[in-house]
Order: sequence, then C-alpha cells, then structure tokens
Amino acid sequence: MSLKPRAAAAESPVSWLAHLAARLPARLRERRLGPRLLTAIVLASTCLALVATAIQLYLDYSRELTEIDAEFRQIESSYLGSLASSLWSFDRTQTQLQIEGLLKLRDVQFAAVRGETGEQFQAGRKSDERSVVREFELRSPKPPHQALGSLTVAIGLQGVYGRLFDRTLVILTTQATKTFFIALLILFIVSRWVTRHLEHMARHARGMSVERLSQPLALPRRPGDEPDELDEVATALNEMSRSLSAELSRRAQADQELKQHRDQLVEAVADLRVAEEKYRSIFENAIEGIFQSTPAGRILTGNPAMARMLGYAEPAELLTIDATDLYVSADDRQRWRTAMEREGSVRDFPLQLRRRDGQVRWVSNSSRVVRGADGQALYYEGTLEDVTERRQAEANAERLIREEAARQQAEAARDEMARLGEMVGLMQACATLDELRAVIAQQLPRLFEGDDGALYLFEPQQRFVAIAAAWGMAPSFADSLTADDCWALRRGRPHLVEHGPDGLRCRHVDRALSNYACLPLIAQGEALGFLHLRCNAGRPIAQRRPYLQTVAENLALGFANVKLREALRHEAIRDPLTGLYNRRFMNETLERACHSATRTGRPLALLLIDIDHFKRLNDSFGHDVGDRVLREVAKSIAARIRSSDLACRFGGEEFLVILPDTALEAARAVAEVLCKGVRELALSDSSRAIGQVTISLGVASFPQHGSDRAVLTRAADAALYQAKGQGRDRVVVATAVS
Ligand SMILES: Nc1nc2c(ncn2[C@@H]2O[C@H](COP(=O)(O)OP(=O)(O)OP(=O)(O)O)[C@@H](O)[C@H]2O)c(=O)[nH]1
Repeated sequence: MSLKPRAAAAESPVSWLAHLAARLPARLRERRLGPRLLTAIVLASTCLALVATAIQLYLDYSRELTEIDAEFRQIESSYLGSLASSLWSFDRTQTQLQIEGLLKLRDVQFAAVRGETGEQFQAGRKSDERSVVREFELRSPKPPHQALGSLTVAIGLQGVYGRLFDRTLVILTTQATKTFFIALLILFIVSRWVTRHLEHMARHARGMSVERLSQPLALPRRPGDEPDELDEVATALNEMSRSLSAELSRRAQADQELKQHRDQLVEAVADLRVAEEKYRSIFENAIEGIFQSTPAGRILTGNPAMARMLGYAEPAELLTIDATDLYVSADDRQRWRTAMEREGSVRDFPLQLRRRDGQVRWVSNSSRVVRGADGQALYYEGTLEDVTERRQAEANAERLIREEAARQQAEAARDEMARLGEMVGLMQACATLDELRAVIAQQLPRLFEGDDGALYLFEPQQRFVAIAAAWGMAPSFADSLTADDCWALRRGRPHLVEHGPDGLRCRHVDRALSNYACLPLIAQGEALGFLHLRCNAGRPIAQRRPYLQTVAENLALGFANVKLREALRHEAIRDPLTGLYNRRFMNETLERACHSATRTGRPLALLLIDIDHFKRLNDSFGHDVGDRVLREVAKSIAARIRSSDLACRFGGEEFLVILPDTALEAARAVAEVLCKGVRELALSDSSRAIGQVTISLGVASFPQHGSDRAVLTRAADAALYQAKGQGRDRVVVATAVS
C-alpha cells in the first residue's frame, strides 16, 4: 500500500509558503512596529494554522484509513457470501455483476475474482496511483467449504487525498482570512492605541530641547479616558524631563559655581604666588632668624639672618651643625624642649646661644611643634631674635627703675614726715581738744593719701570709742566701738593684718579685709583711742609700721599736750569755786565784746548779780554753806543762759553775765528768769533749812548805757545798787547816760 500526494495540488501552497518564508526575515526586520507586528501575527498565526491543519489532516487521514478498513469489512460481510455462491454455481453473469457492484462502493477502483479453475472476472482498472489492495478467500457456502478462488479489491487513495486537500484548503483559507482580519484589527488597535501615541512621544522627544524641557508631554486623549501604561510612560517621561530640567539647572548652577571656584582658585593661586614670593622675601630678608629643626637637633632650614646671628657666612652651613651644641646650658635646651612638648609652642622664650666664634648671645625664641598624623613631633619651626642688647638695656632700665623707686620711696617718706611734721606743728598750736580734732580730721587724709582710715577716740567718761575722723571709704567705718572690738585696744599694741586669709581680724572690720592696721593711741599710760588704716596702694602694711607708729605716737602726744594745755587754761580763766569764768577772763571777753558791738553795731547787755544778805547767811550757816550757796547760784545762772552768753564770778558773792547780741528788753527778761531761778532754789543744810536765797540784778546795755567795759559795768553796778536799795530780789535796769 502507498500514499502519493497529488503534485499539481501541492505545488502552489508550498511555493507560496516558500515565498512567504523567504520574505519573512525581511518583514520581521521592518522598522515600523505595525508591519512587524502584522508579520509576527501572520507568521505565528500561519504556523499555528499549519500545525493545526497538519494535525487535522493526520486525524482525517487516519479516519479515512479506518473507513477504508470498514469498507473492506463491509465487502467481506456483504459480498463474499454472494460471490462465493455465484462462483459455486458458476453463475458468471451474476459474479460479474456483483464485482461491478463493488465499484460503486466509495473509492473502490478495482475488483477481481480468480477462480480455482482459472476463470477470472474483474471490474475497474488498476491504477499506478497509490491505493489499498486487499485479497479475500472465497469458499463454498456448504461444507466442507472448499476453496473456490479469491477476491481482490483495490480502494484508491486519490479520493482520500482529494478530500484531505479540499479540507486543508478550507481550513487554510478560513485561517488566512481570520488571521488577515484579526491582523488588520490588531494593526488598527495598535495604531490607534499605541503607535499613534508612540509617534506623538517620538515627535515630542525629537522636538525636546533644554529650553522646552519644562513643556510637558500630553497624549491626545479624549476627556475621561482612563490612563493606561502609555500615560504612565508619558508621566514617567514628564517626570524624567522635570528631573532632567532640575538636574540641568543644578548642573548649570554647579557649572557656575565651578566657574566661580575656578576663578577664585586662579586668583588664590596668583595670590599664593605673590604670598610665596612675599614670604620668600621675608624669609630671605628677615631681621629675625627663621629656622626648622628636627627633635634630634638637626637644622632643616635656616635663613640668612639666622646664619649671621650664629656667626656663619651662609645659611647652608647651618645644615651641617648640631643645634644642641648651640646651647650654652644643656638645661636651657631641656627647659625649651619640655615647654615645647607640653604646650606645643613657646613665645619669647629666653635662651643663651653660643656663636661660632664662641661669643654668647641672648636670643628670644618663639617656636611651635609641627606634628604628623600620628601626633609625633616631625620638626620644630620658629624664629630667633638677638636680644642681647635689649636685655642689657632692660637690665640698665631695671636698675634705674629700682633706683628711681628707692628715690621716690625716700622722697615719699620725706613727704610723709614733712606732712607729719606739719600736722604735729598744727597740733601743738591747738588750744582745745575741739581744735585738735578739727586739725587731725583735716590732716590725717593728707597724711594717708590713697588709703582709707579712721581715728577713734574714747568719749569722756565712756567705755566706748567714737569715730573722730575718717577718710577714704568713710561710710564703711562703724561710728562707735567697744574696746573689745579691736585687738589693738585690747592688747595696747599695734595690730597689723597682712595680705592673705590667715590674719586675726578685729571685729570692726569686714572678714574679707586684709592689709590693715590698728594702732592704739596711748599717752602717759592712758588709752586715748586708736588709729585704723586700710592700705589700698598694694604696699604691704608691715613696711609702713614704723611710720604708722610714729603717727600714732604723735597723735597720742598731741592729745596729751592739748589736754594738759586745756587744763592749765581752764585753771587760768575759771573761778575754782563756782567753775564760772574768772574776773580777768571776763574783763578780756567784755572788752572784745564791746569792740565787736561797736564794730558791728549789734546790741550787747550786761547783768550784774549780787546775792542778797550773803554776809548774814555766812554768819548764820558758816563759810562752807556760803560757798555751797555760791556754787548753786552760779549753777542756776549758767543753766539759764545761752552757750554764747558768758557768766563769770565778778568777785565775792557777785556775778556778771555778758549777753552778746541781746537788746535791753531781752536782757531784762533774762535777768528776771535768773532772779526767779535763784528764788526757787530750795537749799538746805544737813540739819536745818537755809531759807530762801535771792539775788538782785542790775541790767545795762550797749550802747544806751555805755560803749566801753568800764562805763557799762558802772551802769550795771548802779542799777544793782538801786535794786538793793529798792528792797533786793529784783531786777533794775540802768538809767540812760545823759
Ligand atoms: N562764804 C564766802 N563768803 C564770802 C566770799 N567772798 C565774800 N564773802 C562774804 O560775803 C559777804 C559780803 O557781804 P556784804 O558785802 O556786806 O553784803 P551783804 O551781806 O550780801 O549785803 P547786801 O549785799 O547789801 O545784801 C562778806 O561777809 C564776805 O566775807 C566767799 O568766797 N565765800
């Protein structure tokens, strides 16, 4: 059996396919997406269609073969019996008819019966084309079923091939048509949905420039269209454009900055060259020596000034010497290195170096350590200045300063002593303690210029000292102190506290105060007070101790002298019995008062007072009682006059009161007051009452009753006489001088 395709029918599709296959690579290499896509679809679809058609043909072919087998079985079952009967009965006509009848079956081309006897019947003709031939054995219908011959049937495959070809043609046509339209549809869709936009993007991209980067890509969309991947691509492109634009701006700015930096760099390089030349010039021409040396003492660099300083002709010679040999003292080198290692640099470090010729020079060194990344000292660099002459000049200047200071100190001491002498002189001229205090208050600040201080003096009959004079920080001094507040008063010795926290401070000074002195004023064993001094000038107080003691002693002496003088003077001008001024002093004072009244024209009055019946009182009570009455009357008078008035004992039991700036009527009123005051004295002896003591007063006034002491006194005396005459215990005003 053989299967042969029809050559004429197969030639056309194969050549078409060959032609198509030959053109496919060119089609697939098309630049346009549409044709490429179309070609790919057609190719893929064709391949699939061919594969599907081949499968279909194979299945159809198998079915056709099955049907041929079924046809043979049908021949076997339906025709073999009747043919055997016709052959058994030698019915040739029937046999021939039956064989021809077989040709009516589908695709049967040929049928032939060959009897055992050699007879042969056949219908149709044998073809060279492929066919399926089967031979059946014919046996008699009745036992013993002997062999009668055979039936040969040939079913041609040409019909099968024709049907398969037709079917293939239909399938391929259908597939091709479908593929064509689907391809067209896909082409349209791709063009509409994809390539149109891609071309738009391409046009946008082609038209893109740096200036147009900011123009966004907008796909031609109908409003309301949902965004798809192309929109995402467009969005991504726009974002890319924006990023690109930003990047370009940044690059442009960076370029600008780079340009500026480059310009600055160029300028800096130029400046650097200038600076380098400048520093080279400084290095070469500097007056100071400039060097670099290793920690081991090797000189790396040295300028001409350094070479000259050390006695070498050329800087290159410095590189051959060991720097450690330059030091006069090894200790100097060690101190210098220790300072460098500890501080990292030194400034104006004094050193003594030995020149090449052996001469020793003083130099001032300023250096620093240059360290590596590991912190190790790589080398030292610095400058050397020859300060030998300057040091000599400084030494001379220091000597001169010391001498000047000593001279000034001596001068200051002379000044101090001169001021002290001046104060002592003034003190000696003081008649009263008040005068003395005033002089001291005025002189002490001059004596201790620049320092704070105070003078404390014991108040009469008191146990505390009160401030008598203060200068400098006067408000910070206490007004009064007890003797316990000051170590100098307690111990009767000078108490000095130096700088520092350890000194034993007096209670009257602040705890923070140091450098002060308290010196007691002691005269004839009696403590008069103390001098307190706070030294502000930074000069140790101990240095001034001798001077302070001299001042304190002079002050004490001054007070003692004035006190003595006051006592003497008191005795000279006072009446010892009554304490009032005596007649001699009264005469002097009245003389001055009259002159003053004459000069100024101001009034002046006199009261002449006499105790009534004093003789009788003396006689009755004794002289001592009389003395006591004299004292009580004097006391009563002194208590009722002004401090500017002056009461004195005129003699015996007579008193005289001078009333400056007092007119006659006022004087009369004072006289009445005095008269009444004495009248009211209630005096008594130890055993009996003395009785009332009265006085009589005569009043005279300047200028009505006289313009000098004698006339006024006489006028007052005349008035007193009148008062006695008129019965005593009264005031009588003098009559005007005619
Ligand atoms: N106790 C005492 N008596 C003195 C003192 N000085 C004077 N006399 C006395 O004073 C008396 C003065 O008396 P006279 O001058 O007579 O006056 P008189 O007795 O006060 O009488 P009239 O002045 O007229 O009232 C005399 O007896 C003096 O001795 C004195 O210091 N002490």
